[in-house]
Amino acid sequence: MIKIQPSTDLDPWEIPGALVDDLSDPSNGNLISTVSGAKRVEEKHGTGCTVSENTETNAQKSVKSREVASTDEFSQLSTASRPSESDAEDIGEKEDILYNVAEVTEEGQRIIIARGGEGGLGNVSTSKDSRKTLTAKAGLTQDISNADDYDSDHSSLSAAGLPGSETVLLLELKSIADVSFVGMPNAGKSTLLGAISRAKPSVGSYAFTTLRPNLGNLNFDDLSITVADIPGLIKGAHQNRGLGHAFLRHIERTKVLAYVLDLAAALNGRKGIPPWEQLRDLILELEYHQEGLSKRPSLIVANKIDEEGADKVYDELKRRVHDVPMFPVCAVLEEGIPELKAGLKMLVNGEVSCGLCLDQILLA
Ligand SMILES: Nc1nc2c(ncn2[C@@H]2O[C@H](COP(=O)(O)OP(=O)(O)OP(=O)(O)O)[C@@H](O)[C@H]2O)c(=O)[nH]1
Ligand SMILES: [Mg+2]
Repeated sequence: MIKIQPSTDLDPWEIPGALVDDLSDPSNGNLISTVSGAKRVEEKHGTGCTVSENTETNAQKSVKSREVASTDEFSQLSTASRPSESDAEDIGEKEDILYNVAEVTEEGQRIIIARGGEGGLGNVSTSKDSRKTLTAKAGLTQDISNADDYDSDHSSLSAAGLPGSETVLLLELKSIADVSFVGMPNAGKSTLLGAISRAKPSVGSYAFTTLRPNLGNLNFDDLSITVADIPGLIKGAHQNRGLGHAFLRHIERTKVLAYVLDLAAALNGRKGIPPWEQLRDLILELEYHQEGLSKRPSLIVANKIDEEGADKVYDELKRRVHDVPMFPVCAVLEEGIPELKAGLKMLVNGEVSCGLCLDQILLA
């Protein structure tokens, strides 16, 4: 059974490509142990690339972890991915280990994840003459009539070479953007992306219109910002409800979070949830997925301000949520967009920095 856990210790803004520094701490999110009898080597390779490793004892795990974290990627990885037969036999209870190998984020970036085998010399290297010479050098007094038996043994040693290491990689694609629109389904994220950029994402009056992130560019005279419209998140997304894992991982690489809240979700008899509760649920999902994720510079987009009664909801939202920039917009009519763009630019530039936490929300 392969368990996939997103990387928690790789800072998405650090230069990628290096191996995870310390995998030996069992509390590290990159090491997951699951009981399994099967002997296998598996790798999960995201842009955080995770290797889910072979079956081992805890002691072996820590040894291997140190090995993988060492500077010799090439040899250590292949060592790690091919434990000896005797080791494997010694193991009573076997465990799978999963960890990230590397992040691949630059064009042309190369990493070695499995070593090729030692090339064999081939049959040519074991011609009869050379075999006789070798036999003589070895001081063997073997009768020439028995030479063929010896030859076959000898050639199998020198001609076959050694097998390479084997790995199974799981590749995980994570979008890279300066800003992510995070919101419940139907909040208007795609509409908003279309309003602030030239992107033309699909919009629909039903949940999960967007299933893959849409990217758009926000161009200023001196700056270009990439914005990702992330598919809608629902409560329980961190447990993969509504394909939550696939969507949440795209947020890991984002510098700035823009929470898109639907002011009209619970208006006029609709059964949606009020925007402050949407915000709480979104923050919780991000934190469950990866601790600290919601601490990134954030702002709130209060969308659908055009709807009847939405202005009152907006006032209530301002009363309940503190110390974070808030922008009332109507994405369909492109109202409030210039102010929002300026706010995003300030956050991306680092001119202001305000993360969000549950303490800033008054829920009662
Ligand atoms: N009244 C009003 N409706 C809006 C506004 N923005 C978006 N909508 C409508 O809300 C619905 C959902 O819009 P989308 O942009 O597809 O929402 P989404 O957040 O991308 O939804 P998912 O892709 O399912 O996550 C559509 O019917 C939009 O026309 C707005 O500012 N005002
Ligand atoms: Mg959408």
